[in-house]
Amino acid sequence: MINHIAAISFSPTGRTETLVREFGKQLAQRFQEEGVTLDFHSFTLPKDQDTLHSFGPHTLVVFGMPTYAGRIPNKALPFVQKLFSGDPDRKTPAVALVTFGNRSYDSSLTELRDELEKKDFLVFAAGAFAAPHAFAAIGREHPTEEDRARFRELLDRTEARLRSGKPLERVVIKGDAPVAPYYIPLGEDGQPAKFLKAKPKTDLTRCDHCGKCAKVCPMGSINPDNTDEVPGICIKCQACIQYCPQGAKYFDDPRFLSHKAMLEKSYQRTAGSEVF
Ligand SMILES: Cc1cc2nc3c(=O)[nH]c(=O)nc-3n(C[C@H](O)[C@H](O)[C@H](O)COP(=O)(O)O)c2cc1C
Repeated sequence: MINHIAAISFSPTGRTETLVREFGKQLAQRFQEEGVTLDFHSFTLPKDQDTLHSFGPHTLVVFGMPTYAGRIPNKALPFVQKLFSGDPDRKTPAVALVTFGNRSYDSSLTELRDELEKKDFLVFAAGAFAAPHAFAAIGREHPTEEDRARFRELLDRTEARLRSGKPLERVVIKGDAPVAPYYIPLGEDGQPAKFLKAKPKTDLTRCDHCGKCAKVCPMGSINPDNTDEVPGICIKCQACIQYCPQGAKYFDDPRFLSHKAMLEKSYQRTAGSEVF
């Protein structure tokens, strides 16, 4: 039986963190009588990307990441591989969670489970939750009543599996297809939209140089002394755009905007969350 829950997330625009924290909190409440404790960890910001965490067999880890191009964000994958480890002999139980922006989570949940397994976690429950898209105006209706029902279902399953007294089993996700290649973003013309090098621009008539964008960049890529400069890599996470108090950050790369427009045209239907 567990005695502690560690809720961990990488979450540039906050949706995954909200999901993971809520899941951890509600699960801990269900084990309140057993005295199960709860804490939260984030590896979203550079300041938290050096701390190593290892967990024993009596901690339950709730681990959440967003979906980028149908996988877990490739620039954040090394953090999963380097920073976190479970118990090599008895394995540390884990619940894997991903969010996705109303298109599809494709292979992200399978990839997260597989990466956690390589670090001695036993992923026995998992869920993919639809969310508003970070850069396209789709999925704003999430979380829907259906999403909330899936969330409760996953809590029920997690609790039941932990209380069953039986050995935990590796969760099967969507019939267990192998992890697919990254989704290739398309433009409005249906052709691949290559915007890997796109970086945010700054409207200098609005920017008051508060430095918030540099503080929230998960890659530490924005020059804090001149926030108009982005010398590091940009993962297009939209944190600088979302958290700029002046609304001064924007993308004007035509291929990026074409992909955004394609998503807004093709993915207006409400995607469903799924739990395993
Ligand atoms: C670079 C990038 C790529 C994305 N790729 C996908 C995708 O392949 N499928 C999808 O449904 N949503 C995609 N999204 C949307 C995110 O998965 C969604 O907004 C997520 O909830 C963001 O998590 P966060 O708020 O924790 O940062 C993408 C978002 C970004 C920024």
